[in-house]
Amino acid sequence: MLNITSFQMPPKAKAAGKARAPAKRKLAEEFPPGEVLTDTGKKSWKLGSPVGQGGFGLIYLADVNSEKPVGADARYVIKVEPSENGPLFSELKFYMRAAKADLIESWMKSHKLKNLGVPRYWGSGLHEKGGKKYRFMVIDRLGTDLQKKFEECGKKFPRKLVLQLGLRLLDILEYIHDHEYVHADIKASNLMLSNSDPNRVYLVDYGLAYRYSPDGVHKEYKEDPKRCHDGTIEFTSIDAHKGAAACRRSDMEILGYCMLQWLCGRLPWEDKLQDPLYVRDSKIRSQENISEFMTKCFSSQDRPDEMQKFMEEVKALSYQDKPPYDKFRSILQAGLKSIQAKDDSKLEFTLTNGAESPPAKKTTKRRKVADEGEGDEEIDGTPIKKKRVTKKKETEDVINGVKKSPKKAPKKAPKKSPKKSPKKSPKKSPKKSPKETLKKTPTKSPKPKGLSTGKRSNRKTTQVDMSTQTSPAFVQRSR
Ligand SMILES: Nc1ncnc2c1ncn2[C@@H]1O[C@H](COP(=O)(O)OP(=O)(O)OP(=O)(O)O)[C@@H](O)[C@H]1O
Repeated sequence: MLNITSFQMPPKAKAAGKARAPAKRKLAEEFPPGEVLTDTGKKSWKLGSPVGQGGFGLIYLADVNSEKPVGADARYVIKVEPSENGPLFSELKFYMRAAKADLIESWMKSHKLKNLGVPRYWGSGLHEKGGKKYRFMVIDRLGTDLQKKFEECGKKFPRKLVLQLGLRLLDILEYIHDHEYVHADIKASNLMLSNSDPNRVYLVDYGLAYRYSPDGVHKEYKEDPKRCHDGTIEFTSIDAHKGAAACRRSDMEILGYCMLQWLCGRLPWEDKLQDPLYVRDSKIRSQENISEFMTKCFSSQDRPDEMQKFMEEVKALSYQDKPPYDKFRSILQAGLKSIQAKDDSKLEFTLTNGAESPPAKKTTKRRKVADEGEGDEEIDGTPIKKKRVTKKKETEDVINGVKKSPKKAPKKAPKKSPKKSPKKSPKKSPKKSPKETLKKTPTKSPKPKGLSTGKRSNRKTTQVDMSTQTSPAFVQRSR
């Protein structure tokens, strides 16, 4: 059995050009199948095989403890990380506050939804073994992720599918936004299909989720140069590029970029992802001239109207605005109508008549993107903030039959103080907001199959977690 603690951790993150001391973070050891963990509610859970690996821990199949071994049909997974790493901290907070089954069920009922793609939280606790303490969290077990599907589909999704995914994500975002959180890292590798129903999609990885409105008080817009470009570089929002904490409009903007990439194959700035300022400025220019942006993505006669409208709606949002979710839904529904399709709740990954993606505009040849290195840092021994930076694909290591996200060599964070962006600064909204103290954030973890690693999408996310923050820590992780 492979000793996972021996994995090389990524070097420490650099934030705003400041080198940080190398992280001494440890990965969880691999527990044998049959290990029993007891959560804070005194419920016992039994581990099965590991199905994925994140930045700092493993994800295991699991079930309620019983005589039987945990099989491949397990309904739950348990994410385990060394407690001193604190990587689960922010993610766990999100799950405890917003992902309890009764809360989600009652929302679905009141909003007449057949499903809501937020994995349910079933318990958490600390587990001691060999004198060491581990933090764990039990959530729904899911299936394959959409990045894998995207690659299998030749990096394009049918238009009908994209619009339906957009509709499902609007439901999810409306829910998490209503529960004071933004996700801030929406992308195909963070979308997973249900393990039992291929038509259900779930948004995972709340390690970067940010509590933008604690107790109903929206955070103020404030640019922090140390936090520039948080998220996954190609999709992250203009707010994040400028170092402002994510808000609801950030999620809508990220969703827009994801849908565009799924439709046309690649975003105009994808050839220079190693240059965050270039990516930021490209996004700003695109927002200033959305029509031209669409021209860069699509051939003229096949430009989907709904995407232009979607991005115009995003542009109209102020920092503290609540997005008009129904308006966004109408825009996507109109797109479905224009291809004589309906939202039948079936997620079809292969092209069918009338549902093709518009031809992508030819782009210049792709450049190789340098790997971004990451590290992490811990603060006060507990929660950690993460900073993720997108990087290009790499070969995944397979350990013990489990794929492990490649840990890249650290890339230098651009030391700049970002130039003023051409775009006017976002209108501030009047709500007061306390100064934010960065909070630690937990990092994410793995993917199932043999054992699949965290993000197989070759991308990293730069993240700083600030939810409950008391002191900011930046952790870079490979995905
Ligand atoms: N609910 C789940 N059910 C089944 N497999 C899962 C589930 N959640 C995660 N996985 C698997 O574990 C992998 C890692 O999950 P997770 O997203 O928590 O870590 P990560 O985000 O990759 O880690 P990091 O943020 O440190 O990079 C996923 O890629 C997926 O393969």
